[in-house]
Amino acid sequence: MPSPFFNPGTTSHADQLAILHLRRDALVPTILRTHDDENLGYDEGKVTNTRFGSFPHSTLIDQPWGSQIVASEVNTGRRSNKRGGKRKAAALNDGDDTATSTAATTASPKTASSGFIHLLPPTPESWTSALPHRTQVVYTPDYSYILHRLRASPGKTIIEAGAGSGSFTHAAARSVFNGYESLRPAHKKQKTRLGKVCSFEFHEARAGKVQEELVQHGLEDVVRVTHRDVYNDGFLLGDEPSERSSPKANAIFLDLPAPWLALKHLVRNPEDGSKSPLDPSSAVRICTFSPCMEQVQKTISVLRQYGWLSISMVEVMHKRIEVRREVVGLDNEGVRRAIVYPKSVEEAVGKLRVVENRLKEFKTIQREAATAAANGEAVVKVEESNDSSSQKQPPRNDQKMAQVPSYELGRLVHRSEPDIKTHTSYLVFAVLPRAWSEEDEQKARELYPSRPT
Ligand SMILES: C[S@@+](CC[C@H](N)C(=O)[O-])C[C@H]1O[C@@H](n2cnc3c(N)ncnc32)[C@H](O)[C@@H]1O
Repeated sequence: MPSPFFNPGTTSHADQLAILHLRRDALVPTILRTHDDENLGYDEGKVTNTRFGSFPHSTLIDQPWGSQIVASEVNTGRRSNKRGGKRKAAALNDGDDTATSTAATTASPKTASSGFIHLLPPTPESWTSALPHRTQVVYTPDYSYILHRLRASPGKTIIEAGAGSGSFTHAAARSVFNGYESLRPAHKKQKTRLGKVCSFEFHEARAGKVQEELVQHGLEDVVRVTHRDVYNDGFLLGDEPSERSSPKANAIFLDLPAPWLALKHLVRNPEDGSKSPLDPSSAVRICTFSPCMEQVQKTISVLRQYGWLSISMVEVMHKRIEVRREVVGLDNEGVRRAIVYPKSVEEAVGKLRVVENRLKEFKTIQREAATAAANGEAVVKVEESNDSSSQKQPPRNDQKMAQVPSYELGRLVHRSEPDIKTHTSYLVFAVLPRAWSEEDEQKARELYPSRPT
């Protein structure tokens, strides 16, 4: 199945990951299904419940990406009679929004008044914001910088350890993707190298969960997950030590508690005589992610011992700066984001005068109406008075404002948003030059002979 992360198409399909966008900071991932194998008793088939209402998947499937989908009323009548009712409550308590049902027939959902969501195709960025956290994750500001410094590009092979919650894994997969192994014609197999992520995770349940998600997301062709303690067993692929093959990696990302313990395996000629996991024909770039300076120091010291060059450290301190115009004053009533209070004493006094004048006019009208009522001509008189009083009113503020383009209104301000999710990230980068043999030296000497002195 082509992954929706690479080719989402124009519309959503059944059995595909979709992101339900509630708000910018509230995204719910769900696999779209008409029916599901958990029997939760909804007549409408699989239903995702959110704080903005219930969304039967029949209303989400075959919709253009980006559509606004209105919540539905779902029939929960059968649920209370079923064992599934309790299971769903438990699932929701666990933060699992994908409560599902296998109904014999799928009823047509009726629109509810509770709210709406937007239906979005998955991207590594939205997956990072929405994924179920099993560990600390690498966030978008960090991984975009890391992948850039690792020169991750289509056709490259990246080693990643540990996989954790799979946040970095998805972004890395998109960077290196240049085709699916299983869809490649046989005659092209030897020619081009397909991009790969070789992901290692030592926690068995996490490794299993990441693998399961990658299959659901159509990424199993691009990412190979290995359950392994990389400190002891290194980065070769395959289970049997005697049959292990080299991933021939061009780039490495280590998000481990002690990255320096894994570096002995990331060399051109391992001491134990095993194959090197590195691509011999290219320079290899590495990045390690550490939350404290002591770890950085240990990593750098060991990198030096193994011949890594151009070692540098970066701390990513991402801040989103919001730049906008701030308009203050009573003139700006009806202008979006305006702060509507008097900006000066004159404006406050002016406003009070207007209010007092209106009150006087209102009282005059009431008095005239009372007199007219006594004379038997009430209604007409009052309506006329109302009309004439409204004509006397000054033009509405938003009418005056319409003459000035909104981008020229107010004061230009900028604020940094404090709520960007991230965690301390000291990133160490280094480069290991390509492998260089006697034979390579000889070829280079023939190609570029030194000039006789
Ligand atoms: C901070 S998490 C990685 C998060 C991941 N980069 C992400 O973006 O979701 C660190 C992971 O390294 C794994 N780990 C720790 N020691 C390991 C080892 N020796 N070999 C492989 N994985 C290991 C842990 O189980 C944990 O899941």
